[in-house]
Amino acid sequence: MLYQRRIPDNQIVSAKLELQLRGGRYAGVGTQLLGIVGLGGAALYSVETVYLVGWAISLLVLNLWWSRRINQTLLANRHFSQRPTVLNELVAYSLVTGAIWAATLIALDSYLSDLIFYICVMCVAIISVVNIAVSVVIRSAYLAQLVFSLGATAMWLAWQVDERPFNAGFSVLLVALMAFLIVTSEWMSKSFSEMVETSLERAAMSKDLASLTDSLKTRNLQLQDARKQLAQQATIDEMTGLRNRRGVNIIINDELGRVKRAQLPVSLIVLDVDHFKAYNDNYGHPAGDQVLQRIATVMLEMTNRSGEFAARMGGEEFAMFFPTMRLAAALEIAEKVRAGVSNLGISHEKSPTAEYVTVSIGVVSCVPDWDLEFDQILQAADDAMYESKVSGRNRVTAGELASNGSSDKTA
Ligand SMILES: Nc1nc2c(ncn2[C@@H]2O[C@H](COP(=O)(O)OP(=O)(O)OP(=O)(O)O)[C@@H](O)[C@H]2O)c(=O)[nH]1
Repeated sequence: MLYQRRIPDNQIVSAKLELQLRGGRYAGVGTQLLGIVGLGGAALYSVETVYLVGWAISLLVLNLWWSRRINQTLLANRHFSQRPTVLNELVAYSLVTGAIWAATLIALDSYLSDLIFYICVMCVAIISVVNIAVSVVIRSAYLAQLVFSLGATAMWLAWQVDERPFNAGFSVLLVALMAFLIVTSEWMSKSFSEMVETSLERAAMSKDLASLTDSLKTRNLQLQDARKQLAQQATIDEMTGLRNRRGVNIIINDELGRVKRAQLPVSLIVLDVDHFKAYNDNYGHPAGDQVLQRIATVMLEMTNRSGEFAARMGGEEFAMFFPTMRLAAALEIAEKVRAGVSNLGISHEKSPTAEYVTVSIGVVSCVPDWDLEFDQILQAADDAMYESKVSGRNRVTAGELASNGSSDKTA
């Protein structure tokens, strides 16, 4: 369905008023001036100049006052806030000016020759014709002027039908002209209304569209945020706050690539909780969860430089990755972690190897070849950790890579 915006009637009237006041302001005054010059010129030799000048000045002052008033209306936006009042003022002004033209003709009637009088009548008729272009936007104002100038003049001519030879003819002519202008003004006013309505509809639609675009942009940003959060959540182990295996996979190739390019060493520590099944069985799963969380805290304290990270690889197995670190430093850290966990002093009654919860650790350091995969380093560290297990647990063992990397044995 085609999107369409319905514009309220009062908004259309306000826009038409604005169009009329803004566009018709100077044109209206100009038309009146044209009439003053035309009619004044025609009557110049028949009427005393002082009256003529007085009339012209009065009409001019009225028009200038009115023009100033329109300006203030526009500046104060009264045509929006006090629409009916401004509309009434406009109609009243049109009515008064129309009546002034008819009154002028009637007043001049006895002073002018037939020819000059009819020229003056034509002048007033021409003002009405020109005015249709100037004031038809607000048709009621135009009709007020038309009826009070041409209508009144036609009636005067009909009433004075015997006074001049062509009064009857001019009266009929003016009525016919009025009828024509009424019909034409109806048609023109309708076209103007449609034009105003269409342009308001377009403005409202583009405003709607702009706010729709804005809300879409906001939605998009929210979606991007949510996606980022989801992606982050998918890479973090909820219980410990460490990276999970997926989180490791995402960054490990970049991290490894960096040290490979620079031909720097890299160290990996793998640790596993000793006799954790027995712990769970004895103290319960939630207590086991807390143990894993506390061990994670110890690991996090040791991985705070750029590129380093601690991860939960699954179950009760953890890993710590240290780019640019040699074996000696890695063993030192592994020992700190081992001692740190042991020093937490978490009782483990069912452990056959220690009084407290302990961890077995495997450490591997190497300067990786281009084709060395992370899984190979992990496997080597895992093997070293297994060695720690079989040789008594709660200890650190340095491992070696089977191939593809020069194991760092600098201790
Ligand atoms: N509480 C808790 N336990 C877990 C979690 N993930 C794995 N486990 C437990 O960790 C235990 C691992 O047991 P095993 O693989 O047999 O190893 P272990 O008992 O630690 O013995 P060693 O590794 O040989 O010292 C199992 O009982 C698992 O249920 C977890 O998220 N929370």
